[in-house]
Amino acid sequence: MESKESLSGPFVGAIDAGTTSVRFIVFEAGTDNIICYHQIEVPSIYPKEGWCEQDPIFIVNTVNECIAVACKKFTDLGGSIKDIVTIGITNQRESSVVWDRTTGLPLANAIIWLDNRTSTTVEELLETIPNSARGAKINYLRPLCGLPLSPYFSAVKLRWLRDNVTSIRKAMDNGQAMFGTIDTWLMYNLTGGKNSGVHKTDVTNASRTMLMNIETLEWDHNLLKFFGLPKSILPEICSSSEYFGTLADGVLQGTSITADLGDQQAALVGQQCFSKGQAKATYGTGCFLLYNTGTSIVNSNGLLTTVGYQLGRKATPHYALEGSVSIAGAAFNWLRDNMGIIQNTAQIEAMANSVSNDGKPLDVYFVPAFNGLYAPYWNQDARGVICGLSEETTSEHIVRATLESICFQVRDILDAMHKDCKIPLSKLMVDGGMTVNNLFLQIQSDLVGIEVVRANISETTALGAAMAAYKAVDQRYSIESSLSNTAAREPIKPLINGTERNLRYQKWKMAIDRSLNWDTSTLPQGERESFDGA
Ligand SMILES: Nc1ncnc2c1ncn2[C@@H]1O[C@H](COP(=O)(O)OP(=O)(O)O)[C@@H](O)[C@H]1O
Ligand SMILES: O=P(O)(O)OC[C@H](O)CO
Repeated sequence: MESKESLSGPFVGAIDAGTTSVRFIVFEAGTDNIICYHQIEVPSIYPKEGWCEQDPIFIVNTVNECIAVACKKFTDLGGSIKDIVTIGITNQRESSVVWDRTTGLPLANAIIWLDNRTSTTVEELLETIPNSARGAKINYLRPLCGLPLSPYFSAVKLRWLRDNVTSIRKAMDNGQAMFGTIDTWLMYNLTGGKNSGVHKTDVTNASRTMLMNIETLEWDHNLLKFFGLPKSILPEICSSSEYFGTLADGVLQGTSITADLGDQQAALVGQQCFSKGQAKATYGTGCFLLYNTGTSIVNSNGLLTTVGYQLGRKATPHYALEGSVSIAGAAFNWLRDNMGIIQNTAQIEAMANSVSNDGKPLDVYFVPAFNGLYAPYWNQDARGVICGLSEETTSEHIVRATLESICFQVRDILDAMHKDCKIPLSKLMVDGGMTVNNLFLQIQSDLVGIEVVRANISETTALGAAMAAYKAVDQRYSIESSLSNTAAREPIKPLINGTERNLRYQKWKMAIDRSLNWDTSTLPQGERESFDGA
């Protein structure tokens, strides 16, 4: 926190609407210096097994409260609100809200990216693709949007809402429905909702819907047709750094919104991975590794092709390859809330460390595939398994195996990058809530065999949004050279040898085999019967 006398502007605000919590952070403009922030947890709602929702109104109210409290802290420190020159938005991606154009109110809870209710919808959509093997069908839309067919993406969730919620189907048919990912929903509400709210998104968020063409960066007629969705529900696609609208109410009334990026792309910007070949991994609820491929669109079977950022309407878009892991820190929430194995996240490091030097190889492997496996497997029927239990296994072994599971999944992604794209990575920039855990970063470096470099601040996601927002309002600001030199950070180096690393990884692959295709309930009837009889 700054002392009162050192507060001189300009400042930039950033809303970070993550899966687990939302926050509002005030940065000194053009730097990574955090002046103040406020953060509130967002509860998820689990109406049925595999479903995950959040209340869209709660998200808006929470964001408004974070803005109000952080701004109060800011003025208490001696800051002047008029010196907050602009704000940016960054958000959990893919999560989808549909609302009514007249009332401005949601027609259902937000379906969160983690939600797996649409497994059957995916199976039904796969059935509509003619004459090819399952793997080819899953990748059928990749040439258009860069993504495999999976419950993860917005279009599948929208199709489910259309098929299962009568009011949404009607609203879609009569032009009353508006759709948005969380950025769009927030921006609509912050700029006046049903009275004057703007209906916009940016290229990074749009690239996660499965409805945007990855080359033209426009909504794609063929994709809309495939999913049976009307174009009238869609927001305008903008760049990630430009004027979006103005806050209609509250303490920041009149302040402009000049950035919008999906949270993983915002972290790419916040980590200053602006050059082709640079990569970062963000470890929060999930884990997401983005590799900057420059202006080229690179295809890979296991990874996602996505827009990295487009910093200005006339700027050239930069692309990224992404490896997504759905369950990272969320596995610890499960150990805490469902298993009672830990009471809080502060215990994790000591517990995991207590079983590292007991003279025996750790032989417990945990695949936390609660809602299927994302990259590079894209197996929506995978489920969690814990292998290698013995009478001697303790809670500590499970905690350590949980940390290792996230590291092994990053190895899966790096291997896919090597295999598909011949990309050798020698260094990985890391950030996110889990990176406070030093042991975790050492294990990550050990299990992938490359250097790991922690970000200067843990709030790189919000920082990326603030940087993009400031770029839009100050022509003199050079986003590439604005922050301290990342090369000065001490890297964490691998401490185990390649033989041990590969032996451990082989065991991990055995555990993966046991988790794949576990849930047979979404398979078509005929295949289910033959599976049951096998
Ligand atoms: N010391 C720790 N060790 C391992 N995981 C941790 C630790 N502290 C927090 N986490 C995990 O980090 C996640 C929160 O990170 P954060 O970046 O705030 O998430 P998000 O952006 O998804 O809301 C939680 O799932 C939590 O379990
Ligand atoms: O909430 P996070 O930070 O885990 O990010 C969620 C991702 O954007 C989902 O794609």
